[in-house]
Amino acid sequence: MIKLGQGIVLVPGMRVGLLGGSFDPPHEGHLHLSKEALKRFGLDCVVWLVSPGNPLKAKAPASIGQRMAAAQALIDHPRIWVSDVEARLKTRYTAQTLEALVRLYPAVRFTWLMGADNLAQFHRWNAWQSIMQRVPVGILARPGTRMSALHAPAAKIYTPARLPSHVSRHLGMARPPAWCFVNMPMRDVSSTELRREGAWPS
Ligand SMILES: Nc1ncnc2c1ncn2[C@@H]1O[C@H](COP(=O)(O)OP(=O)(O)OP(=O)(O)O)[C@@H](O)[C@H]1O
Ligand SMILES: O=C(O)c1ccc[n+]([C@@H]2O[C@H](COP(=O)([O-])O)[C@@H](O)[C@H]2O)c1
Repeated sequence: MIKLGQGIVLVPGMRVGLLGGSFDPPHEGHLHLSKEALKRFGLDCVVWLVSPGNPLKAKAPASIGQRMAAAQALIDHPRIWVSDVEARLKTRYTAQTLEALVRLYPAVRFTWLMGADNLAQFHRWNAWQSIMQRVPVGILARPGTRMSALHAPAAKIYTPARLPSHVSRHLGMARPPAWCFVNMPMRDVSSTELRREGAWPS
């Protein structure tokens, strides 16, 4: 059985948020999103899926070992964990990763998490509709991207599946397709900015 990651124990019925990302480097925005997601979407834990490399990004990130170590060092919450399972499954596309994880853990309730910038371009992801059909999707505000996200093709096509934010706590148990956008106090931080400042050696 493929384990999600070191020290990660998943039990039947558990509501697990998956935050896929390049984490190149991980930062306060990831942590803040994860803590808000735990509260707002009624999740038991959040797992950071450190990607081998975003298929839509031309430049390769720093090594997975470097990004995993930085993520572990940053996390200060007992229910936020880090996983390199995509590297081990050899899946780069989220649709494939979710298909594999749902097969491996049929009794676990996964929710895909992302910042609003990713909803804006979600319709460009490989087999994106299969993601919507497979798991609930929780979206959290990100500075400057609220409007482009809510007017994006994916948001429009799946309008009937949108859960109002006042019932966001039900998302982790919702039957897909279901998605929910929640506002949160924003953190204007990005990996791009940290790389530009030279705070990360990649
Ligand atoms: N400050 C933030 N507020 C809300 N969501 C965020 C924030 N930073 C990252 N995210 C979300 O976390 C996930 C992983 O993000 P990623 O690792 O690409 O960080 P990033 O800062 O967006 O990196 P880059 O600047 O290199 O694109 C994405 O879904 C992204 O939308
Ligand atoms: O599957 C796809 O086509 C796809 C396209 C773009 C991004 N993703 C995933 O989205 C997550 C966020 O990526 P990033 O680089 O914005 O942190 C990460 O898990 C990527 O693998 C996935």
